[in-house]
Amino acid sequence: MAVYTQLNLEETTDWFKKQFELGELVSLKGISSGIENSNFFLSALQKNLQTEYVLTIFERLSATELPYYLELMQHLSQHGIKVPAPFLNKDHALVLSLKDKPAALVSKLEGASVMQPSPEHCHEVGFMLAKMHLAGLSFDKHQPNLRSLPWWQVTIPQILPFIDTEQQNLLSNELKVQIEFFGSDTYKDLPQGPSHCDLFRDNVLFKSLSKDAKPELSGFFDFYFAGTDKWLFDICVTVNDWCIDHATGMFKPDLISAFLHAYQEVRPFTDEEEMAWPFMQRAAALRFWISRLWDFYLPREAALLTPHDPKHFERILRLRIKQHAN
Ligand SMILES: Nc1ncnc2c1ncn2[C@@H]1O[C@H](COP(=O)(O)OP(=O)(O)OP(=O)(O)O)[C@@H](O)[C@H]1O
Ligand SMILES: N[C@@H](CCO)C(=O)O
Repeated sequence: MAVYTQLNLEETTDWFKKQFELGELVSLKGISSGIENSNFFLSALQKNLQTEYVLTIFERLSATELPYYLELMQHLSQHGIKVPAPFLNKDHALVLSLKDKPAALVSKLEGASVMQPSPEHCHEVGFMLAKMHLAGLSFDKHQPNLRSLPWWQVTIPQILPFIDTEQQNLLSNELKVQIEFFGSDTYKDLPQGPSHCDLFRDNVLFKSLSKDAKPELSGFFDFYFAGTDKWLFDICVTVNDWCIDHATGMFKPDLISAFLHAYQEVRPFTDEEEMAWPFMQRAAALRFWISRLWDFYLPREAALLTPHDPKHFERILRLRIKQHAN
């Protein structure tokens, strides 16, 4: 369950009518998946046409933090990228207020997440990610990835007391490697721009078509870890979830090759990106090992009902280090 703030149809109908000229609300349904926010599917009838929306009530992000994410989604959707489009209210605001909490209304994407992707799925994701990176170049707001090196540096000391000596050494040594990598000329010359930074399989929807049909991507969502970062970091985060055998953490050759081929059809890698690839693989694994350890040992109030398994990214990090050494 993840509906922390309860809504009923009557109060939401009143609120919807005051905020938008999108017709009459006819249904409201809480969404049980997700752990950060309260999400609802809404359906409204306007001139005999029924349209569906997603209403999010933000439980942790404040109203001042939201414009970057919502304006980025607005920008991307206006530039042909498949992401939920946020709606402006009658006062031209994207950040709304409901039950004294910040809220947003966005378009509903069709379909479902694909948890066992084929090369065709990885192709679609790689292609859209490259298009998203290029479309983000004209977005004029800037916010760093708030889960990058400075966050690792403050978070690692909080985690160290909970893990064993071997894990402590791994974490501390990898942090040193990454500090050096982030300080290198190669790193500084990597192309960058707005990045999703959390494009796991559960943050992408595909249209539910017949089994034999070519998969059709419906969109990327959950941009609330987005920020300006090196595009290669975004790519590494994405392939570390989409293109691996989840039991071993090894890349599946057909999946990674489909992803990278599609990405580079749109935007070929620079020489610096080729050079930085093994270091960035490690950085992407480290990022999620740290956040999962943090969520596991230091859970915050009203968050993370079932923390993700930190071991998974420890395994991936060890593997990427080993592959780099070979
Ligand atoms: N724009 C959208 N279109 C269709 N479905 C959506 C959309 N946004 C969210 N959903 C659905 O709502 C569910 C919960 O959303 P989400 O994963 O963003 O939850 P959250 O609590 O906001 O964030 P987190 O994933 O970090 O827990 C998703 O799994 C998806 O099924
Ligand atoms: N994708 C993250 C969860 C935060 O959205 C993880 O799997 O650790």
